[in-house]
Amino acid sequence: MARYVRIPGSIALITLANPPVNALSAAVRRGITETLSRAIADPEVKAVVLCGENGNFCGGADIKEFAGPMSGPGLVPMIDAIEAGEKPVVAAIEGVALGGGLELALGCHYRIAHCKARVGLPEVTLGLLPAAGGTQRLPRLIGLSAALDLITTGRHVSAQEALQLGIVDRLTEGDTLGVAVEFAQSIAGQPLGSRRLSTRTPACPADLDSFLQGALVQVRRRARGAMAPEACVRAVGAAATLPYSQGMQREQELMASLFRSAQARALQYCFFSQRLVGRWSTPSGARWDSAEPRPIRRAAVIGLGTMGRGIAVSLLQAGIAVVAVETDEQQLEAGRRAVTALLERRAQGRGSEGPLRFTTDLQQLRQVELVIEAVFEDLAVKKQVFRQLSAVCPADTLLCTNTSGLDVEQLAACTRSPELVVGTHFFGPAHVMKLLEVVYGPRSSPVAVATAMHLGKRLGKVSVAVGNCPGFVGNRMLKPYLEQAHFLLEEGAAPEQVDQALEEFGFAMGVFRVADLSGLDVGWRVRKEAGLTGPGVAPGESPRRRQGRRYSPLPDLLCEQGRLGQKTGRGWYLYEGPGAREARPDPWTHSFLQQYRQQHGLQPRAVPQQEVLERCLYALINEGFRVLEDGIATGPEDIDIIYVFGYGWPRHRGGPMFHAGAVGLATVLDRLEHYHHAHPDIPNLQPSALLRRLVASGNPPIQKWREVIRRVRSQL
Ligand SMILES: CCCCCCC[C@H](O)CC(=O)SCCNC(=O)CCNC(=O)[C@H](O)C(C)(C)COP(=O)([O-])OP(=O)([O-])OC[C@H]1O[C@@H](n2cnc3c(N)ncnc32)[C@H](O)[C@@H]1OP(=O)([O-])[O-]
Repeated sequence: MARYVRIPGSIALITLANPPVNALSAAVRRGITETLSRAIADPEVKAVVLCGENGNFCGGADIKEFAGPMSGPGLVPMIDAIEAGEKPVVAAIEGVALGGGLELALGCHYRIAHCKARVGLPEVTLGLLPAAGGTQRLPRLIGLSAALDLITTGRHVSAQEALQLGIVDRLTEGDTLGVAVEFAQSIAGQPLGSRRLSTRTPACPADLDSFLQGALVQVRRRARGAMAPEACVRAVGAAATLPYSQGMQREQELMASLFRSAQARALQYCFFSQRLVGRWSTPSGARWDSAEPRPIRRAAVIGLGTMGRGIAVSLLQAGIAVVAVETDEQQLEAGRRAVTALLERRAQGRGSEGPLRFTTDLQQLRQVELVIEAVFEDLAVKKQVFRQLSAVCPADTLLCTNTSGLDVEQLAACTRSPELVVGTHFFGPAHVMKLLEVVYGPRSSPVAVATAMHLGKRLGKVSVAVGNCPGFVGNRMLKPYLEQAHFLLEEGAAPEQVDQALEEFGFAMGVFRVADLSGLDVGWRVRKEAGLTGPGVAPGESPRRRQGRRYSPLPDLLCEQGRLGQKTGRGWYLYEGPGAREARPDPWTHSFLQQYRQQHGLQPRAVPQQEVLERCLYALINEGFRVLEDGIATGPEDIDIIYVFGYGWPRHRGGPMFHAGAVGLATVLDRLEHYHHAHPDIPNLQPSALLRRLVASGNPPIQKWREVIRRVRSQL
């Protein structure tokens, strides 16, 4: 709804009232339409101020309405009426003006913003475009090039940048509403003319055609198959080439092509899932709304390898004081240089960081409230560190381990206060990647989980609470995916063919390019420790079988050849030299695979692209269902957010579990049964009980899976 007040000095004040972000629901649109008519009809009113309740102007159209039939007054005619009116309307922007919220402000004749406000047109991130005139008015206000940047990236801009770009007319540091009212009084009665943005001509680059063509090429490259960015370019292009009314028509047509698309559904699911994972709970009954996080002002990072450095930077940038510990003087020095360089590189335009101290002395940890251990990924080494930490730190210090899959409970068992131990699985580079898996063990207390989850949020990350099992959620599901990729090579595929299929699906990088980038030795070490390769393997065991199931030694063989990926200049691909990034298909790999197949009597076949996708993705998804059965993830949304934010899963496909629902669970089940039948020695292809149960329950929408999961869990 919208509230209407007449204030002295002939000003009508319309306040959007739909907390928390004043989304433009049907009721709000009706409220604005009615109150505006009232203001226009009232001869005493000379100008109107439009603002939002609760410190927020408006977060845009109500995304929840998009799933059902739309009703109520349309946004476009409502905004057109504001612009066309004879009385000046001033938008008083506090908090955010995003999407339809900014479009509403662009329909107003003036915009005054608080200096902490943010504005933007993020519709592209929801698989849409700004379809309430945003693609037509913004270019007319700030020029085609700047508008295109904002609309195709969806980025939020600060009030200062908005002023520079010309989106807002004036900034205030204090009472935004008071300034807007005073301003409205000062301009009452003045002609509105070119304040109506639809009447303006947009400033365009000299060579418009090649500019738009270049923009299309650029967004296609970045979008990895997402449709909305391209539609945004076309709509903004229409602002440059067509009169306003025809441009608006084009905007509507393009929006219609996106509005009910599978991609828009997937992206909007991601939006709500990202918020849902913040409302975490654990099987022991700990919950986001009952567990109180502890305030963290001082933290320590143990180990200044690549991960430790990134974690330290991340903490510092959140204003947390950091003690960075390395036991070896030389490594401490290298860590100091690296952290300082990272901070310098990221310093521009940022706020002040917390104080930083480097030391080799664990005794310096007496004052910190939280420790993040980030030493070498080796259980014995980490156990030793936890014993030391437990001895040195006060008993109420929260101890976190940055591990990608080791048993958190075993580390907790080395301490005096196992309830204060949790896993914090950062993703590298830790100061850049948005995901944090917070791993609770059977003894982790609600306050420990709440503090780690809250810390993640403070660091600007998306935190997901997960249970403790080898690989947690993300890496556990990755294992069958990688395994399938290796089996496909044995059966006749080439690394570049597998990668191409995955990249065309939308992954930023295929599985083999990722392996080369992160280093093949990482997995090699894990497999050696698990006794799958190296001296731990029983003599006489077939190279292609381990523990009664099919095994591919291909990545081990590459490592034995010293082909560790980019760092050695060769891995699955060939590189210009060690450290070079551009992957080229390598004839050596092809002949190596050929010899391998011959040696093992494998008849190569042409592997269809569809099979590459189905085997890699459905094996991963199948493990996702097992993760749900085991209670390691609370719901499918947790898995999807982990994959979208940590593993490069294309967001416009919603995450692996959403994708399974979109493909159809019956289809996924059918294909898994087919492949399991063809490869009975690959247990990961055997469909999970939960998948079967969901199909038997009639393929319910993903929002209803939790009910079925609860029943399956109780029976297992
Ligand atoms: C043919 C039809 C034509 C239609 C034309 C439409 C044209 C238009 O261009 C389309 C749009 O505007 S598209 C829209 C473009 N706008 C955007 O993309 C902006 C999306 N919003 C955001 O980016 C962030 O929420 C803010 C930065 C606004 C606040 O961040 P923060 O302070 O961290 O808070 P938080 O935790 O994030 O949210 C708090 C609660 O509010 C909820 N909610 C929020 N926005 C909502 C919305 N628009 N709606 C509904 N709900 C919305 C959110 O779910 C959460 O609910 P919960 O039940 O408590 O979980």
